[in-house]
Amino acid sequence: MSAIFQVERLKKSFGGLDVTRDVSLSMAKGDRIALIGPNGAGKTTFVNLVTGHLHPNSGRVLMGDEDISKFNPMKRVRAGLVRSFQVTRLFAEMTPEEHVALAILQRDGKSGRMVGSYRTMPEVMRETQAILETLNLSALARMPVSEIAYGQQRLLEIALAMALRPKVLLLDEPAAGVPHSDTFLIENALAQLPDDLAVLMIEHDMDLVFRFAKRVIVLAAGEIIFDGLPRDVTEDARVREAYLGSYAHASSAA
Ligand SMILES: Nc1ncnc2c1ncn2[C@@H]1O[C@H](COP(=O)(O)OP(=O)(O)OP(=O)(O)O)[C@@H](O)[C@H]1O
Repeated sequence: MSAIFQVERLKKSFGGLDVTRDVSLSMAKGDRIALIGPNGAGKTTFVNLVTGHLHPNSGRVLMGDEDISKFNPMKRVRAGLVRSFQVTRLFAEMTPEEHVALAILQRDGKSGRMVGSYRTMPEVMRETQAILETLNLSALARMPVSEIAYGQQRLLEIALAMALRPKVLLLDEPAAGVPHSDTFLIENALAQLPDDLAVLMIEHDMDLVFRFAKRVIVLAAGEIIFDGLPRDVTEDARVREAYLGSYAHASSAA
């Protein structure tokens, strides 16, 4: 299948530290990829580079055939490359329904002031309800965010990303901070995302990684050291060494 998203030879250094070393990858429609790697491997930097929040020293980012390397973050979102929001950007007094409706209105270039009257807009309401349903949030649609569980707030982040109509969705640790007993909420919601959406998820919870991903990419010290099937990753010698190395380092530093 042809690539919907491509990263070519991306490089980034901070001072003398090479944090992204010649990273290339491509994604097709419907991909479910987990990007994993030890702490400090460069995963978040990679997401910041491709979304335009950081500038690489060299390399290109493409959506389909279009080179988006020079686009600002907002223009990349309009091209279909969307990362999930962070819980810290949610408004405690607003409901999930209001959040999603506002995101839809903003996407369509309509004023935030219209958020008060979105319920009179059938199309906005229909789309809002469909997105909340995909993320299993319908029952909480009209509760203030401050009253819903943290795991569900994290689902709302994904709902807001979906309101921007992504072709490629980047999720930065969607289960971080969620009690282990609630990670099934995240997992169930991810399973309901549209089949043709390409999803790349950074995640440390390996249970979630193995249930979600059809392909795993391992980043270590800024370099891709594995790109293949989940069932092969734990047996890979370089992957084992990278993780053991970081654990050894962590324990010696402790
Ligand atoms: N603005 C910056 N200036 C200097 N160094 C940075 C900067 N941002 C990140 N780094 C360094 O780049 C390396 C990669 O960091 P990054 O946060 O991308 O890793 P990560 O794989 O996301 O880690 P974690 O899993 O712990 O979140 C780290 O050594 C970090 O200290």
